[in-house]
Amino acid sequence: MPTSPAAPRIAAILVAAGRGIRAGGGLPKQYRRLGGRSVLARSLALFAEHPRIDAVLAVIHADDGDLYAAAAKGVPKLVPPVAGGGTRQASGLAGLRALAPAPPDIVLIHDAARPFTSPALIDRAIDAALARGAAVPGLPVTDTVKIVDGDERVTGTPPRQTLRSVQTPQSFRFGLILQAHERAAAAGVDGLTDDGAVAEWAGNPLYVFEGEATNMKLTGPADFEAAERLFTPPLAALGDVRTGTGFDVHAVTEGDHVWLCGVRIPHERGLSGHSDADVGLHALTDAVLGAIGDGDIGAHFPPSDMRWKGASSDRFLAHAVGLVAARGGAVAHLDVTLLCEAPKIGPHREAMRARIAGIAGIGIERVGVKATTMETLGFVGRREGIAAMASATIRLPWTNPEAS
Ligand SMILES: Nc1ccn([C@@H]2O[C@H](COP(=O)(O)OP(=O)(O)OP(=O)(O)O)[C@@H](O)[C@H]2O)c(=O)n1
Ligand SMILES: C[C@](O)(CO)[C@H](O)COP(=O)(O)O
Repeated sequence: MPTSPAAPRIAAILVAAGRGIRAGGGLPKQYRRLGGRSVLARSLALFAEHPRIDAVLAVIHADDGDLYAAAAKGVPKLVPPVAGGGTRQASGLAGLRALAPAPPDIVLIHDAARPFTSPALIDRAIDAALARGAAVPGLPVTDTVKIVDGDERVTGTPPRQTLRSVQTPQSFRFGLILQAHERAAAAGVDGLTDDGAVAEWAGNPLYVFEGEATNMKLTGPADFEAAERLFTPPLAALGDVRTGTGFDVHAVTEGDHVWLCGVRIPHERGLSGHSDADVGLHALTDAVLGAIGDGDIGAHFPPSDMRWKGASSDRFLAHAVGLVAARGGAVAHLDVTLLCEAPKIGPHREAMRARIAGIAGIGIERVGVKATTMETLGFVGRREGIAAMASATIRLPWTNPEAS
């Protein structure tokens, strides 16, 4: 029975022995965190999780054993790391030598500092090496490139259509690139900036396959800033967050209780008003209405309307919260400050928070109730009235501001 040819054995080398001098940041850049995970952990995972890759080897600096162990934790297919050299070229050779005792058919050599490589690009790299022996991912150059001398004097302008900006992973038949590197090292050639250049130096035809613009190399501080932004949720993901404020005052009058923030408090005086005169809930209602730009409590519940005479103010706040829900939004936080000399608010604070939370249909941890006296100053200080100020934070579904 005919047998299908065995699948080629494919290994990846991640060169990670550099010091990241240009990036700065106090830690070699491959160990800095991006979106909560180190750059090296991300790069290792890209290759280790690719179904066509059999083994992944990291070339690291001799000082970085502990940092590597943390980055490599839980990553499959890793073979023990090896120490790199003083140049990228030397580190590449160290990796190739480490794989030589059990040589793969194809090797991909990748900068650990490129953590955004896609699985599709890895596939293209493997296919290119299988088809052509030595290949590098490249993109057409969109700037005009100048050749300059030591004085920054331009000495030439190569035709742009012949130029490609080259990335990693670079892919090779294993024997070809190992031999090229060994010959270059034996000839004292060092400092070639990519493995493709080593293959070229040794006289091998080298080909370019399609790279990808998102496969950036983290080189300087600006690259890290750009990369961090990729992990920062766009404003759209947060939704449309809005804040509204409210303020209300009711005069003190005859009575034996006050309603404040939905709680009935026995008191030697009352508050006058068309409804139950709950300044706290009124201020909160206005705050919620303000956050959606939908008028104020008087517009929704006119004092001239006898339906609201003596009404319990919880319906006002519930109505405003319902308007938020009708827009597909939610109340994230409500905060109110009561300004009064008496009654004392502290003993009722938790009951008020619970009541407001119940009316608004949110957790009590999303409600703040505070109080202050006015140090006997003004109408509050003279006990002629009680005031309340409030703020509401709400979240609405994101709509494109350009379109609205
Ligand atoms: N002696 C070296 C130098 C570089 N690299 C690796 O080669 C990749 C590309 O090199 P580069 O971006 O230049 O990294 P650094 O050498 O660390 O940067 P710098 O030149 O700013 O110090 C990096 O993953 C880096 O860790 C390496 O393995 N060994
Ligand atoms: C290999 C490389 O990423 C291809 O663009 C590049 O040459 C590495 O250069 P560096 O100076 O070592 O970052």
